[in-house]
Amino acid sequence: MGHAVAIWDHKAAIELTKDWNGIDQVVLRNPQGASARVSLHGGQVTSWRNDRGEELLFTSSKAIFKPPKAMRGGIPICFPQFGNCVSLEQHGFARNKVWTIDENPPPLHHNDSHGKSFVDLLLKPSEEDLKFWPHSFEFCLRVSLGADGKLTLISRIRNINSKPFSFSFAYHTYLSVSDISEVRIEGLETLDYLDNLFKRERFTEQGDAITFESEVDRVYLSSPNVIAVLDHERKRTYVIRKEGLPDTVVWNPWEKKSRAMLDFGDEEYKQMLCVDGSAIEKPITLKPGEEWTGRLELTVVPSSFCSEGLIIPS
Ligand SMILES: O=P(O)(O)OC[C@H]1O[C@@H](O)[C@H](O)[C@@H](O)[C@@H]1O
Repeated sequence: MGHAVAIWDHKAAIELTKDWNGIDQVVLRNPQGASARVSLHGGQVTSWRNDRGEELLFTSSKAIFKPPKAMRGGIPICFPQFGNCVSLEQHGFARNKVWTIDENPPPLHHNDSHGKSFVDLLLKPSEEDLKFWPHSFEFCLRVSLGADGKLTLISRIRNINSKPFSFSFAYHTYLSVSDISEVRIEGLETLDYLDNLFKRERFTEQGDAITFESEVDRVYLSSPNVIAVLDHERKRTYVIRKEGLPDTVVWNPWEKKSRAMLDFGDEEYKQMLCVDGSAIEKPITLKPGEEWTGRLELTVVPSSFCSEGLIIPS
């Protein structure tokens, strides 16, 4: 792997460095000074900052990589399962593998390339992985940072096996919020969800926008492709756009569970909220040679735009 620094545009660049655990990471920057960090451990985005240097993703203060335990924070990639339904480690092995950089990625679409920095990572199963999950696949993850600061993750998973396989998937996104009690989610009201706190029993969301006053661990089913997470105190809204990802996990461990998890600092659960794009209820099945694409796009806008309904299409 070369230490290449590729200049895509005026100041937009990618750089290879080490993260705080000494693991290789790629830093993407845009001309305005926004940045994103992607660790080769797990292909996990561990940081996303706006042009004022403000961190937009949550990372637990005690977050260290202790494989096979993944780091809690950023955007862990859950593949080939979300949760622990089949006899694999919780949320699958992808988040605990060392990915490689694809040195010859397909070029960005011409209209899409202005000021954008991106990196393509690859994951292929090792002999050891095949013992636990006997399916050959090629997983290409493109992480890009737009000139406008937008963070996009595109996963392409190809079956290079001679028989079909199925998987579930999640971009388990940890958003950084001011205080969980100040946050609400729009876009999930009236949907059905599986409640992990009640053995995945199915319920229907009754209320208006979703707010938080205790532990939440749910998979909202067939959710819209645009979801907004409004943070009143910070007066900013995360807009999550997704494609190929029908479900949305909403998770906050709250105080007791967060303490038991050990790698959250005191009260730190208040500053995080996982809201993701995922494919969980109905596993994706790929026949030999088939490819699946799942795309997640994150932007942050001032909250007032959202409450006026200007940016969230129905
Ligand atoms: O604890 P992990 O494996 O990092 O996963 C984070 C959490 O992800 C949630 O979505 C699960 O439902 C929780 O039970 C889990 O703790």
